[in-house]
Amino acid sequence: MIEISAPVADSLKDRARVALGSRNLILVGLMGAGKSAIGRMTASRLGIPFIDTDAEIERVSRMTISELFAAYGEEEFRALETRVIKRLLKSGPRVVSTGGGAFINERTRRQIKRGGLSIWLRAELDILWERVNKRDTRPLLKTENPRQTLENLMNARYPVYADADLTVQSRDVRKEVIVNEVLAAIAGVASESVEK
Ligand SMILES: Nc1ncnc2c1ncn2[C@@H]1O[C@H](COP(=O)(O)OP(=O)(O)O)[C@@H](O)[C@H]1O
Ligand SMILES: O=C(O)C1=C[C@@H](OP(=O)(O)O)[C@@H](O)[C@H](O)C1
Ligand SMILES: [Mg+2]
Repeated sequence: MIEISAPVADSLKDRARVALGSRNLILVGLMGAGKSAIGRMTASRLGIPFIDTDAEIERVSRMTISELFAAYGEEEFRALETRVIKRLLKSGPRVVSTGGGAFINERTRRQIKRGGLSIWLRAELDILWERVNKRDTRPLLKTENPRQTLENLMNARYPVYADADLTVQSRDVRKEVIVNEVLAAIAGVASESVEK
């Protein structure tokens, strides 16, 4: 019988899984970068649990992110976010997708740096804007000029996101391509060698 070698994509997943070990993979980056969507798909490829910190915050508070901001303000939301992330990072391996402001908060950033491998999904403004303007679930963008607000956040936050362990460029390609690049970054292989 002829033995067929494992597909390239599978071996990439295996290499990434071995490289991650028992660490958590934590996705950071601006709203619309794809942290929630790409995180979920990456976890499924790796065969490990996925948690989105915003979804977890909504579950424990029984409120939506918008309701939390409206009722208690951003400061309280950040305090809750810090607590939830601290708890989620206690054991691994998991893929943890954070909200865009989590890594900007100094305490939360320290927890993330300690709690696993951080990866910045970086994207250009036009891409982010195209994605986020379709929904009104992001309280920070309820301003007179939300595109400008997003640009301001980008300018303020990009130097901080750059402190993540790894960076992958999120762009206008199929999500599977980005997931492969995330796996390649974890495995420490050049993305050019990744099957698209
Ligand atoms: N590579 C991609 N191509 C097309 N759409 C994407 C891609 N990555 C994410 N999206 C979409 O963009 C929107 C925002 O993604 P989401 O995962 O919620 O971002 P974040 O959690 O970083 O704010 C979602 O509708 C998601 O399906
Ligand atoms: O950038 C931010 O400060 C926020 C990003 C949101 O998550 P996403 O980045 O998943 O949209 C959510 O946590 C909240 O609206 C605040
Ligand atoms: Mg999200």
